[in-house]
Amino acid sequence: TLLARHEYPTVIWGRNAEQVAAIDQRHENPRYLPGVPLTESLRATTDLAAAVASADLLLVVTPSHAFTETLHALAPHRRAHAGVAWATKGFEPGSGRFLHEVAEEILGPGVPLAVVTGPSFAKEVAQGLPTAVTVHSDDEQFAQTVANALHGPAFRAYTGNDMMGAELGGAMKNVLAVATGISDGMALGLNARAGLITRGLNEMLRLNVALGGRAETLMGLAGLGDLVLTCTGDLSRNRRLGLALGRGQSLGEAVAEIGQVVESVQTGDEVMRLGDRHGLELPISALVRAVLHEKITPREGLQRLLAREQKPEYPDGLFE
Ligand SMILES: NC(=O)C1=CN([C@@H]2O[C@H](COP(=O)(O)OP(=O)(O)OC[C@H]3O[C@@H](n4cnc5c(N)ncnc54)[C@H](O)[C@@H]3O)[C@@H](O)[C@H]2O)C=CC1
Ligand SMILES: O=C(CO)COP(=O)(O)O
Repeated sequence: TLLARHEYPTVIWGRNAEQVAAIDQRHENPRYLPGVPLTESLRATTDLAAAVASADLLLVVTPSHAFTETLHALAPHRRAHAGVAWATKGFEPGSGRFLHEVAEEILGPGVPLAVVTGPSFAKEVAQGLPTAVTVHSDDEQFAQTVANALHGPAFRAYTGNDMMGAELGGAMKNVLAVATGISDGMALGLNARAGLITRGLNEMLRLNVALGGRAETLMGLAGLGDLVLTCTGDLSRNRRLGLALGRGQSLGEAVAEIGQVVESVQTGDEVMRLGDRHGLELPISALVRAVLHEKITPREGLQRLLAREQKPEYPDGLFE
């Protein structure tokens, strides 16, 4: 709806014929954005091949568990010049690969790729409320093309060239939002919330450094920005999952009640796998995963965090 509002002829593809018809004809998405009017020029279709074959730019917005199959499905219909961007946050489940690695493998060399990320609740974007995101690509011109399409009177799109850092921030903030949600669900207070956000950022930074990434990406919209939004904003599904767990609900009940994708359920495993591979301790992410897998209760998780040994805030060399 943002792209259509910016007068780009835009087609959204979906699998569900009823939802697609509602978007195309009534300019509403009753299942996911009830009551939010969509741009009238936005078209919707269930025909993926036709939608892709007519597009100069592709923006993938499926959940991470559907990213690989969606790229396989669109690849044969892609126009040779059409670059591929995505707003999906997470890793490929099972392999733990970054999504740009998946895209490179499926689409082959020479296809412009970009990550769109940052603090952006879909509902607020659809409502036209001011939002800032960042678009990262190895191809500077493509990052600019995608950013130009998104940028408008109430939507700022910055650019960068660190796809790995941008993806890491977007994926990890979902796991860390569960931690602050749990803390708030247990009524542990505002000090605890701020401590968790900041030490969570430290986990992002340390993993990013271990992967050879650049700290500045995570100090910007892709990291800190999205971390603050998702850890504090009740529109976040990941935060709401944490709130429910902190109040004593089970994972199954909480996910069913939310009724939308909650990326942290998958991403927690992949973050820990990455951390283990690099010999890193990521205590907050580890506890979130343990609570999500119902191996420990939120209260046990809290006790474990508070019992950790005292240490310097920044181990030597974090930013070197
Ligand atoms: N909702 C938000 O505010 C934001 C979401 N994201 C990311 O965007 C991705 C999608 O999230 P949402 O749209 O919010 O999730 P959602 O749960 O609201 O909607 C998921 C959509 O994907 C479709 N879908 C699921 N599996 C599919 C498959 N195999 N093939 C095709 N379509 C499939 C569903 O039918 C549904 O339309 C996630 O990675 C999320 O982290 C990123 C920024 C903001
Ligand atoms: O990524 C998001 C906002 O930037 C949406 O967060 P949730 O998936 O937690 O709702």
